[in-house]
Amino acid sequence: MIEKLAEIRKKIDEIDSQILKLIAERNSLAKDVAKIKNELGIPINDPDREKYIYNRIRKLCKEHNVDEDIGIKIFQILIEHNKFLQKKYLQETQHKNKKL
Ligand SMILES: C=C(O[C@@H]1C=C(C(=O)O)C=C[C@H]1O)C(=O)O
Repeated sequence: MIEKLAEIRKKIDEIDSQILKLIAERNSLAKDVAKIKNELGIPINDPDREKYIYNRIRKLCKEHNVDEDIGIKIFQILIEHNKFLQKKYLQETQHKNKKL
């Protein structure tokens, strides 16, 4: 029984590692998005795109039998963090450009 618990926990640890890698990959795209938006002169915040993502997440939650509220909460955190990273990146590049 205790061995079975250890085996399940090993699987959970592996899944957690995968989730974290994917979060890092999602976060790493923030710079690229921020650069393009800055060049196009459009805002970081895009409520229409967020609406699309939340609807898609709701659908995926249903398909995979994941609680919708949990799915939405997770993506709210990821999206807010992505916007924070975009703002941080733009502030840093603007700061660097001022120094030049
Ligand atoms: C990444 C983007 O910027 C913001 C962050 C989003 C996200 O993390 O998915 C979605 C919409 C925008 O508010 C984007 O516009 O695609």
